[in-house]
This record gives sequence, C-alpha cells and structure tokens, in this order.
Amino acid sequence: MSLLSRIAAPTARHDVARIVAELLAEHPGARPEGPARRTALPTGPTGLGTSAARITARRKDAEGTEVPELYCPPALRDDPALAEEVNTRLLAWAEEIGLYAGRLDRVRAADFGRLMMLAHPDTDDPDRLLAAGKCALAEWATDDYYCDDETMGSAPALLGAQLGVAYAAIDPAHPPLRYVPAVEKAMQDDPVRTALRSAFAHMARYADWSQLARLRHEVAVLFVGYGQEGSWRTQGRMPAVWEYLAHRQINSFVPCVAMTDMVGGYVLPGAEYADPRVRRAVTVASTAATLVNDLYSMAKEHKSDSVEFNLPAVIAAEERCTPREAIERSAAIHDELVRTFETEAAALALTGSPQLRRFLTGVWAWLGGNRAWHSGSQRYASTTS
Ligand SMILES: CC(C)=CCC/C(C)=C(\C)COP(=O)(O)OP(=O)(O)O
Repeated sequence: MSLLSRIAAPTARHDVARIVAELLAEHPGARPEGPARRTALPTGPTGLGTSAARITARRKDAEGTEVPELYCPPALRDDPALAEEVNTRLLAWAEEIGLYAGRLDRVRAADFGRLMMLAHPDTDDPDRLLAAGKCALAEWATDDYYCDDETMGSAPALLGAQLGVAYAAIDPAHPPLRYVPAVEKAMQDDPVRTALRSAFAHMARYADWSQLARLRHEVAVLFVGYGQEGSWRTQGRMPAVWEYLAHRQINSFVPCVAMTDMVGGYVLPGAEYADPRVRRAVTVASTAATLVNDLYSMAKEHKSDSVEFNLPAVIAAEERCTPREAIERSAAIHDELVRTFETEAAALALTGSPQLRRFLTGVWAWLGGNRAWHSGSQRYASTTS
C-alpha cells in the first residue's frame, strides 16, 4: 500500500508523527531507526490528533511560578552526539567570525546545536544542521546585539539604521563601483553582518534560489518585527494583546521553520509555500513556537533592564490579572494555535504534494524539538545571567 493511500484511508487516524517516520523511511539519507549513537525516541504520544500530546515540562520563572503543561508534540529524536557535533562546529564558526566574542561560553551552554538536532529529525547530516544553526544564531545575534540586550550594545535609537545595513548582508547592496569598498567594509566590520552573510552562504549550498529568496523574505519580515519592538521600547509602551500576537507572528521562528525542506534535502515548491492556507499553517505553528520562547524566557527577561515584552507580561498589563493567570492564559493561547495547526496541517497533508506533506510533518517535528530545547537550554535557565 502506498503512503498516500494509507494517509487517505478513511479509517486512518491523522497521526503525523507516524507519517513523519514513514516519510523519513522513504527518503535516502534519513534514517528513522538511526545510527548506533542515536538514543531512543521519547516515549509517549506523538501524532497529530493525539490528545495526550500535552507535555509536562516545568521550569520555574522569575516569580517562582512554573511554565504550565503545553499541548505540543514531543521531540522525535534525541541524539546528543549529533547535537554536540553541530554545537562544536557552530562555536568554531562563531569564534572565527568574532560573533559573541567574550561570551562564547554562554553560546556553548545555550546549545543551539541541540536545537537543530531536535528540531530537524529528518536529517543526520551535521553540515546541513550547521547551516541552519548558523542562520538561527545570526538571527538571534541580530536580536541580541541590536534589539534587546543592552549589555551587547543594543540601543533603540540605532536599531533602524543597524537593521537596514544588516539587510544588505543577506540581499547584497549593488551601489556604483566606487562605493563597493565602503559597503564591503561595513559587512566585515560588524559580527552580526558577517554572521548573516556567512550563514546565508552556507545555506546556499543546500537551498535553491527560490528557497533562498524565501529565507531572505522571512528574515526581512523578522527585521520588521525587530523594528516594531524597538518602537515600543522608544515609546515605553506596552502593546495590546492582539498587537503583540500579530508581532509574535513576525518576530518569530518563521525563518527557522522556513528552512525545514532545505535542511531535509528536498524543495517545497514556491507556489505551495505561498498558498495562503500553507502560509496560515506555517505562521500559526511558528507563533506557537515563539510563545514557547516567551514562556521559557520570562526569567531571563525579568533580569534585563529593558522593558519585558512577552505574552504573559502583555496579558497581565491589559487584563489586569496576576502573573500566574497571565501565564496560564498564554499557555492556553499557545495550545489553541498548536491545535489549529494540527487540524489544518492534517487536512493540507491529504491534498498537497508529497513535499508539502513532508514539510508539514517537519513543522510538527520542529514544534516538538523547539519545546524540548527551550525546556533544557541554559539560555533560559533562571540560574544563568
Ligand atoms: C532564530 C530566530 C529566527 C530568532 C529570531 C527571533 C527571536 C530572537 C526569537 C523568536 C526569540 O525571541 P526573544 O527575542 O524573546 O529571544 P530570547 O528569549 O532572548 O532568546
């Protein structure tokens, strides 16, 4: 029986985790059973429609309250050796280009290599995971250096100018010849620009032009979100909840999720990625993943001198509720988004191309890996600064 007919069988449950495993089995280079170094997949419910996908992962936030249970798939694999390999290579790259100079211990501890390993279970290739890791770290660095970490030199007044120049790192400026050296110097003078350019160059080994254009677009949108947050900082204004949620759709993990097929080694056709129904599914999932970040990073943001922008803080301000209530309401919003993705992705998987099915299962896997990483990363541990 073909995969498609199994998916389409009327009695079949839309178990995306199982579909992921089947898809992985059908793609060369991806090994669902995995090499010897791979540890067992997590136990427990894994698929779309498995109501028990509620993950208990508790970490204390700054107020001593806990991140509630979240409706989210588990990570589909845990391969510490692969994570370590990717993290080591990522650190070597950051050191080479001067990114997070003097702070590399914290970057190592954050373990972005583990995030890539957890979030992209359909490849074992450390170099593909490294390419995605470089893109993610460069985007995170843009946030840390320019937007929200004053200890890294961020200042709202500089943000727009910095983002404008940083954009040239991913979409090269083409000035008249006499200005080319100045542009080149600007790219090399700043570690964030160097990182963005280098990361895109690495991903270009695996992505075709349409995929790279997609990634560039998503990062440009991310930069719009960074600017929006900077504007709130300048105004000292807390956004409305609806406004913040729209913001967390663009200042979000969409650029990471968008790399799913590039890392997996296939191409989701541009027309399918642009289909509004697919766009909705991808952005809903990415917003949910970003709300996971909000919940786990509360303690870190609490320690910062800048204004805290996370969903619980925004809800508490607008709805005049306790921090605990705001956290619970945020978790409920997260859960609603994950369920929306679950339902709509399952429907899209039935009618879309095999690449779309694989992409959507990859997004589901990304959600699980993202939550697993946030719950364990030192970046969000309340004991670290
Ligand atoms: C990897 C990537 C696309 C990052 C860009 C967006 C971003 C930094 C986040 C979604 C995380 O949000 P936040 O600014 O709250 O980050 P930290 O909590 O400081 O990690």
